[in-house]
Formats: sequence, structure tokens, C-alpha cells
Amino acid sequence: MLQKEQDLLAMTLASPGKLDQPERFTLADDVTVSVDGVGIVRFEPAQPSELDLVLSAGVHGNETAPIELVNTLVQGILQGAIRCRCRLLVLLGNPHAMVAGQRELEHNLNRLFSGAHRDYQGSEADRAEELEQAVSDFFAIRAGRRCHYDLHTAIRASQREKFAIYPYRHGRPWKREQIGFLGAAGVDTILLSHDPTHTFSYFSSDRFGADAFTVELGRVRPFGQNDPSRLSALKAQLTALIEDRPVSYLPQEQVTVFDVAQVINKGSDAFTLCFPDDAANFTAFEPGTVLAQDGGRAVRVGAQPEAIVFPNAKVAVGQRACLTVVPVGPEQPFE
Ligand SMILES: O=C(O)CCC(=O)N[C@@H](CCC(=O)O)C(=O)O
Ligand SMILES: [Zn+2]
Repeated sequence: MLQKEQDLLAMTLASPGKLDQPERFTLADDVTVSVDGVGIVRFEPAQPSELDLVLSAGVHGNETAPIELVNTLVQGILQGAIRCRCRLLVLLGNPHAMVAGQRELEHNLNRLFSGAHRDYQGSEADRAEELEQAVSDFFAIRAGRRCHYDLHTAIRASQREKFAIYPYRHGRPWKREQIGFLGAAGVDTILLSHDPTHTFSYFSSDRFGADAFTVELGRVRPFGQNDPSRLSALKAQLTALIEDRPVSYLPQEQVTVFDVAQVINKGSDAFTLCFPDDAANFTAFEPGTVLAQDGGRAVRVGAQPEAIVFPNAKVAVGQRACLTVVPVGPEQPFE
């Protein structure tokens, strides 16, 4: 029971397949806590601020630093050290993969949202549906200010330790306020995405108009091997949001913004990347460089240098195997 153990992560790892029983209790400061599913917890103050906030981590089971961060925030609320003033939904994304210490078991959960789970079977497909339902129910209560930060860590080293993917907004302007908020949280690099996807953050952005981001917070490490001090700025910003206190903003000129230039999908089993396996995220390549070979197809850098992000030739055929990014162009609308 969460009320007794006060440790959402331990509970989730101990029983990843089934919730003993739904739980509901009220904290001393009049916040109702509802445990709706495995790793699914809602905090609802009697008099909430205007913000509905979703924090998710562990959509990839081996990305442990953000899971530990979110668990610390939950403990802080349960123990009265953090006063929850907004409606807050906390999600530990893929409990079975967390127990296995793996990114995924059968399918990449972060490609199964916006209904894509209907084309798949297995625990990740079921979980995507359950997470979609939890977010839909949470946002259905009112049409206030909605945010969703989906917290991850990256597989390989990165020239920029912390960065966020800003999902495609179908022509709606990108928000300087959000970019400044993330910048002051230490996430000082933003990638503007220009296509719909099946990620969790795109789902919340597209379906509910939430300010939603995939946030990358350093490199994948096993539980217990993370340095929490590397996430202290993010923890401070999220705590301020939860407590409805003023947050900090980094001026936009101190944030580096990139456009996603190419989404390179793996088209066949013959797909190979044409740069070293240890090339870090944000390594730049000159115009015309061949980045990948896919059967008879060569994927090249365009007319200006492009930097690689998330290269991974081991993904399933049909999935994204690499992004490339370029410095943001002058024509992007910001508000
Ligand atoms: O390091 C990697 O190769 C992957 C890290 C990761 O899980 N990234 C997310 C980004 C999602 C997005 O584009 O919004 C993912 O691949 O799901
Ligand atoms: Zn991830």
C-alpha cells in the first residue's frame, strides 16, 4: 500500500503485473491520493491551482534516473515535504521492463501511443492503452493549463547532456515560456519536431493541447547508479510547479534550439549506419556525407551540416533509426 510504504518505485518493482487493490487516502494538507493502477497515482488538492501536470518516467524500463527523480517527488508529497497544489498525475511507464532492466520487452512503448497500440499485442500494447486512458481521464476533468513532461535518458553519450523534443504542433507556435522553463531546469537544448509521431508526449500535445515534451536527462544507467545532483535544477523547477510557486526561466538566447531536419527510418534488415558506433548525440556531419545505407538507398546529409541524434540501427524495421538536426531557421513561429 502506498499510504503505508510511501515508495511508489519499490511497490511497482515488487508487483509490476497487478495492483493489489486500488487505494484512496487523503493527506494532512487535504490532497486526495488515488492509486489507479500499477505505477499510476493521482494527487488532487481540494482547491487545486489552474495546472494539470503529468509526470511520466520509465516508458523505457532501463532509463532509471528520471524514475528515481519522480519517486523522490512522490515521497516528498506523501511525507509532507512538498505541498501539492496542482492536480498531478504520476506515471511509471513500463513496470515489466523496469523489473527486467530493459528498454522494452517486446515493443518500444514510446511508439505505441495515439492508438498505434491497436496494431500490436503484448504487455507494451496493453500498457500504452492503459496509460492513454489514465491521461485521458485525468485531463477530462477540466480544460485548464495542461503540461506533460515525459522523462527519459539516452542510450549513448551526448555532446549536450540534457535536451527535449518539442512535439509537432500542427502549425501552432512554439512557446518561449516552456523553452525558458526547461532551460532553467538544465534542459538547455530543444529539438523542434515537424511530424506527427506515436510518442507519449505527442499524444498529450495532440489530443489534449498539453505543453508536452520528451525530456532527455543524461545517459542510461542501472537503478542506484545515478547522481541525483545532476537533476537538482529540474527537481527544483518541478517542485515549484507542484507547489504553485514561481518558476525560473532561462532567456531564450541561452537555449539552443534545433529543427529536426531528417527522420531516418529503418526500411529493411540491410539498414546500417555509416559512422562509428560510439559517435555521440549531436555529432555534426558535413553536407553530402552518407549517414546510412538501406539496401540500395543511401541517406545523405543535405545542403547544410546536420547533427545526429538517437542513432540506433537495432530498432525494428519501419521504426526511426536516427534523427538529424540543424540550427533553428528564422521562420519558426514562437509565442
Ligand atoms: O538514446 C536513444 O537512442 C533513445 C532515447 C529515447 O528513448 N528517446 C525517445 C525520444 C522520443 C521523441 O522523439 O519524442 C524515444 O526514442 O522514444
Ligand atoms: Zn527513452
